[in-house]
Amino acid sequence: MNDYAIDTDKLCLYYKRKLALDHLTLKLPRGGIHAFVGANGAGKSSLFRVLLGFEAASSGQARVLGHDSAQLTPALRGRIGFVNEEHTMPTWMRVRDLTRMQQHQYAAQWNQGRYDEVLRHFNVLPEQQVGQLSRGERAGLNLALALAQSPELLILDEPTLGLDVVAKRAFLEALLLTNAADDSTIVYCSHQMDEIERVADNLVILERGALRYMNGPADFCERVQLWVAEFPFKAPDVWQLPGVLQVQPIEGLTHIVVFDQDDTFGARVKLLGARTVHCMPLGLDRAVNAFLAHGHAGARRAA
Ligand SMILES: Nc1ncnc2c1ncn2[C@@H]1O[C@H](COP(=O)(O)OP(=O)(O)OP(=O)(O)O)[C@@H](O)[C@H]1O
Repeated sequence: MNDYAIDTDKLCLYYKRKLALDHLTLKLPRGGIHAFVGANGAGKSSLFRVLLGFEAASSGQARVLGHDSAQLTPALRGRIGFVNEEHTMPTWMRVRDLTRMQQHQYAAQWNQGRYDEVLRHFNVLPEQQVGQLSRGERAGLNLALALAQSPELLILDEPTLGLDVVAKRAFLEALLLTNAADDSTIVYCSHQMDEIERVADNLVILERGALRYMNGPADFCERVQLWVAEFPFKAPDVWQLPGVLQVQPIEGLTHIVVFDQDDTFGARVKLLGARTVHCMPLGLDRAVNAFLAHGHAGARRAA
C-alpha cells in the first residue's frame, strides 16, 4: 500500500491555454488535517477535480489512496468524501429520507454514532426538508453525511464559505469533536487563517499551480518574521535585502516581513541606516498573506 493519501508527480492541467496545475509534485501523508492555502486561482479546486477524476490531467501523475485518479472505480470513490461550499443536496428530500438513502449506499462503512453526534451539533431535525435548512445547517448536514461514510480521504473545499461566525465555529467544532482525523486524511481548503490555525496539522501552500510550502503551521510562522525599523530620514530601498516579502510604512516606522532570515538580518537593516530595529513574531494570517502577496507581485513583475 502506498503511504500517501495524495501523491502527484509533475502534474499539469491546462484548460485550453490556461495552465492551472504546473508540474505539481505533492506527497501528502495519510492521517491528520492538511490545510490547503493559496491565492484565488492557485489551482486548489483544479487539483481536487483531477484527484476526484472529474478532470483528466494534461500530463504527469495523480494518485489518490494509492490509485491512479483517472481510473477510480465506484468502490474507490466511496472511500473518498467531498464537501464544497455549495453543499449541494436534493432540496426536496426530508433529512430522514436522505439519511436512509446514504445509510443504504454506504451500508458497509456507515458510522451512525458519528452521524448523530455531528447532526446534534446543528439542531437539524429528521422531519425537516433539506431546502428549508439554513446555510449553516445544510453545511452541518453535509459534513455529517460525509463523516458518516467513514471516508479514508475527506476533501473539504472551502466548506464554510458564506457561513456566519456562529455557523463557522459550529462546523469546525463538529469536525474536531469527531476525531475523524485519527483514522481519515482530511484536506481542508480555506482562505480563513483563523480556521486553519485551529484545525491544521499540516500547511500546504500552492501558488500558480505549484507547491510552495508544506510543513506545520507553527514551523511556517517561525520562518516568517516581522522586522520593525526606524529610519531617521527617508527609508532606503529595503527590497535589496534577502528574503523580503513585504514592506509597509506604518506610523513613521518601516515594517519589513521576511522569509527564512536569521538575526543577521537586523544588522543588515542597521547598515542601511536604521536608528533602531526590532524583530517580532507574526501570526499565521499575516505570515501567509505576506507570502502570498509576494508571490502575486512576483507573478505580475514576471508578466
Ligand atoms: N473551467 C475552467 N476553464 C478555464 N480556466 C479555468 C477553469 N477552471 C479554473 N480555471 C483557471 O484555472 C486556474 C486555477 O483555478 P482554480 O479554481 O483551481 O483555483 P483555486 O485555487 O481553487 O481558486 P479559488 O481560491 O478562487 O477557488 C485559474 O487561473 C482559473 O482561471
